[in-house]
Amino acid sequence: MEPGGCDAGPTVKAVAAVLPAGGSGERLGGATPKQFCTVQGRPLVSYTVRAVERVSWISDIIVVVSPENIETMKSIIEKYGHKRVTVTEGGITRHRSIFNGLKLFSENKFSNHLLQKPEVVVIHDAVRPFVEEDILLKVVMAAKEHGAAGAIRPLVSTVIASAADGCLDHSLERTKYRASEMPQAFLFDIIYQAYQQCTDYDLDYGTECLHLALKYCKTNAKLVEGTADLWKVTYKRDLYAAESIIKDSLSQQICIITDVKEAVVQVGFLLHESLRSQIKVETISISLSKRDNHLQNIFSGQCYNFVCINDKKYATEEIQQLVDMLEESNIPLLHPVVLISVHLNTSENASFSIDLEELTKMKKFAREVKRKNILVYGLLIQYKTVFGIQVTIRAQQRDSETNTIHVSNNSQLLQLQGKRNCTPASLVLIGTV
Ligand SMILES: Nc1ccn([C@@H]2O[C@H](COP(=O)(O)OP(=O)(O)OP(=O)(O)O)[C@@H](O)[C@H]2O)c(=O)n1
Ligand SMILES: O=P(O)(O)OC[C@@H](O)[C@@H](O)[C@@H](O)CO
Repeated sequence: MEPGGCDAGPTVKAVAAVLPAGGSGERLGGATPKQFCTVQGRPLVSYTVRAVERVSWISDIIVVVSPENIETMKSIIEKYGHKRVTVTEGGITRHRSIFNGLKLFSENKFSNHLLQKPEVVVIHDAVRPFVEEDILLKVVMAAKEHGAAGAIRPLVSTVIASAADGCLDHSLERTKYRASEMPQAFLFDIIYQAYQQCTDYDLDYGTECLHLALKYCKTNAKLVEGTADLWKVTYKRDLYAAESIIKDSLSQQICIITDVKEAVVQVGFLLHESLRSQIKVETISISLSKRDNHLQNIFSGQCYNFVCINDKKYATEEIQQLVDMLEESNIPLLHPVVLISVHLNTSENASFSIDLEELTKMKKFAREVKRKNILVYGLLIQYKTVFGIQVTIRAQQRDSETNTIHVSNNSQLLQLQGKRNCTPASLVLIGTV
């Protein structure tokens, strides 16, 4: 579908992205290039690829890596289920790597990787993992209008020039200057023609794609204010900062799994509403099937909190299936995974008819999986279809041994202790039924 139809995509024929990932990361130090350093068990480049592939209107993603890392990159794509990604060989400098990435789209009769030439191409460093759709859309729309566009940020330090003797020659008025960040976007023909005209000096010493568009295509890029999290991982401290940001985000998402359609609409909406300022809720209505790519992608996205909603009593089998799928997806379980099995009981009789045998089975199962760093909680929710009444659910007691929770309809926040070292995944089940 041409982007810009019903979704919020740009009114652009086709958009592609080139992610330069061919550097050696000298300033970070260490044997592993920084883009392949793992953060929470996952290579940094995979976070950037996932951020870009989440943008549905970006049709192709080219990751440019050094020759010796081609196979490593391909295995990362395979392991984390990345889609629409093509790997190509980088060059000895960043500009040469970017140029190689662009060549895959050119009408080059020798290239056997011809992909649809995009109208607009995004260029984004693979070591800038915190890129969001919003800024990508802004630079693409600006590039469509101006020919080129790039994200900028206020300078943190003042820029100075030193004289030959190593002393201060002059300083620049900081308010008049900005730091050039990524993503950047270009009409493909403009940036490709600019690269084709580059001198070796440009390719070997240049650091600014916007400059090439100006120098060779007389195109003044539109500058787009970016957010603070567009920074580039350059030094070791940047990797530590990226780790803490990623760690925090991992504890801030919940995946809701159910095949009870109306339930997911109700609970999914209500969870979004009640939690949206605190936690990212990914709601899917799904029957647990091993072949489901969506669920596999959520696993590989390292989601650690799952709410399984069913109207069957004690869906231990479903939870067992989810545990099996989690284990088979071999995502690094760096933190306890929280599985909450929610049983919606709409039977008329108000009392909880708890089947002790089933409950014992659930407790035994919870004890077993706890050894695998998976915490299973059970929620029994009795609700009547009374419209317009805000029904809030309360944790009445929690069996600390197996985290089984019985609830009744009073109001209290269900504070479920999530993963150690992370913000507790708090869960509020509020039902307007
Ligand atoms: N020959 C190169 C050099 C850099 N890059 C990529 O360009 C981005 C930004 O470059 P930079 O931060 O300078 O990365 P490195 O060159 O790896 O870092 P250093 O200068 O510290 O070695 C990174 O994603 C890097 O992998 C590239 O694709 N090809
Ligand atoms: O200069 P480095 O190779 O560290 O990184 C490239 C950066 O210069 C570049 O990403 C932005 O400044 C925008 O062009």
